[in-house]
Amino acid sequence: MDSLSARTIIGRAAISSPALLPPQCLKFSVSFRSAAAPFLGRSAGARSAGVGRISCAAVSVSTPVGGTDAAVSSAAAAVASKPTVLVSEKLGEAGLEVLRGFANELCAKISLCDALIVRSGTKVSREVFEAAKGRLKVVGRAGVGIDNVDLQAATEFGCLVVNAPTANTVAAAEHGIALMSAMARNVAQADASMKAGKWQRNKFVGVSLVGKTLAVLGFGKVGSEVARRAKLVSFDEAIATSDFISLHMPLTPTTAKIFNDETFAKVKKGVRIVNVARAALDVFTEEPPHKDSPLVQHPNVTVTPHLGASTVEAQEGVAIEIAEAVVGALNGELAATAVNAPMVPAEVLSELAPYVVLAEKLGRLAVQLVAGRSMVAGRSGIKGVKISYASARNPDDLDTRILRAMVTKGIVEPVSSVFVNLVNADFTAKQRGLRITEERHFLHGGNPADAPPRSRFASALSDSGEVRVEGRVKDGIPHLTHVGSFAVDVSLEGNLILCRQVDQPGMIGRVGNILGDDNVNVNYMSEPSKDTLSKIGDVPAIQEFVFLKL
Ligand SMILES: NC(=O)c1ccc[n+]([C@@H]2O[C@H](COP(=O)([O-])OP(=O)(O)OC[C@H]3O[C@@H](n4cnc5c(N)ncnc54)[C@H](O)[C@@H]3O)[C@@H](O)[C@H]2O)c1
Ligand SMILES: O=C(O)[C@H](O)COP(=O)(O)O
Repeated sequence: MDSLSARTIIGRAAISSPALLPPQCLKFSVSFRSAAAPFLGRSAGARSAGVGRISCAAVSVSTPVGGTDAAVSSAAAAVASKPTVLVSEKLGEAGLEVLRGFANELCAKISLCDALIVRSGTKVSREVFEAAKGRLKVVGRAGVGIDNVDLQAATEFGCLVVNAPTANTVAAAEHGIALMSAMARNVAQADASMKAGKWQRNKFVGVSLVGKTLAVLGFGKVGSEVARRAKLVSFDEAIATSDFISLHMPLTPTTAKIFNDETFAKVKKGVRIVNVARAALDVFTEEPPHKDSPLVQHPNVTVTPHLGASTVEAQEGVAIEIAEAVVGALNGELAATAVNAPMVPAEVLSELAPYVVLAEKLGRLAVQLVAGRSMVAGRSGIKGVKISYASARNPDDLDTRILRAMVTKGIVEPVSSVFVNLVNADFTAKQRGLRITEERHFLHGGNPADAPPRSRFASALSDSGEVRVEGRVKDGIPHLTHVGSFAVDVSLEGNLILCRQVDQPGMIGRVGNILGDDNVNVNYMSEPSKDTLSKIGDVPAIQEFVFLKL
């Protein structure tokens, strides 16, 4: 009679000493379009019987466990041969020093560059990413605004974008205050008039700043620095009553053209507007603006050529900040100032490290279990992935973006030539029509390794077309713990043979002998030959089996 139990027939014994890491486990089910065979080998009849035994054979530790950081792993590999960093705009000397110690000579061609550092004057468009031919790993913006970088394209090409968001804050705030004072007292106009040989004291009578109302729109780093230098009233009151308005919002679809006819109709007559964010006065929609621009030429307008960040101190600051961020990214670290990838604190990252490996391996395992012939065609046929996270952490505190990215990587890479990383994982999943849903469960009662093993088999492959795999980390090593509802326990290292068989004695020996005849040592495993695999499939009691490359 068949048995419903499951056990490991070849492989390492499960070690379940108390885990150092907080208990967590990860399981997910994969639904796929066709009723493809869940395992290679003889399968269909046995599957529909719904009974039998799943056994796992873990073979070899031939490949080292992968790195913990998906985002820039290939960049890290490139470091060995010194990456090339293109600095396309004037950057402070201290930042260049950091880069010189790290990179080869600067290169004019983007396809030869691993990283690109820009200020606001370089448009890093989709064409730039296309021309990079996959080599460009990081774009560093030596400043705050990333409206000159096509973030969508960067993400699609798996290129990390980092900025230097703090070092020029004070410079911009000071420039805002400077413009406000200059505007109130007609400094620029009076200066131009004197240089033209005139002495027009009556023409340039200004207004005092004392007692005036200032509205700060965009209360972020720069805006709040400006506010510290002024006394404020509430926003609603300010917009209607302000004598000065200081803009510090980023350029986004909602802030673009925020000062339009309608807004101007609401402001106080004679209001003075300072803009050191994005739009006009220090910064312009088109830079440089046309020399005959009515705005630039208007006698009531004080203009500066995007000087907000241009102080010696600010430029040294952003240069160092961006150089360190780019070098860090090329070294495989997750940058704290990443714009298009999750920012994960170092301590969380090290805690997640084994789960990162587990997530990718479960993804690889699942896609090979469900893919069948469609893998040959380069697509998995998978349309839905449900990932369940069980953790002793509060589910609201569980940041799953890295693990989700690694599951996607595991599912997509074996069946395509797409390189998936933390930057492009969600985009890649969406583009390939992979619907990923996530569930977070609070794990009561501590270490899941101590929980009684579940071995009842509901269905390995349900009628709705789901294969379930589940894993845990034990002593820092990712383990496969369930396939369908079969409980198994095998470390996810090297490659794996899963067999389902009629429960009868001698099966371990038979499979082991077949592998041994092919010189396949279960600990130092090379890939079994097709012949060997077909011999395993020929053992009458084996109902189905699959060889999985992890
Ligand atoms: N002129 C320069 O040389 C110079 C120098 C530094 C920064 N900047 C620009 O100044 C701007 C602000 O920089 P920061 O470092 O303070 O950025 P920040 O992200 O710290 O602040 C932006 C603030 O704007 C707010 N905001 C966004 N959309 C809004 C909306 N629709 N309504 C109201 N508030 C909104 C955000 O909540 C945030 O508080 C950016 O555009 C940056 O590029 C210019
Ligand atoms: O967003 C910024 O940081 C400022 O606009 C500064 O731009 P810059 O680096 O080109 O001076």
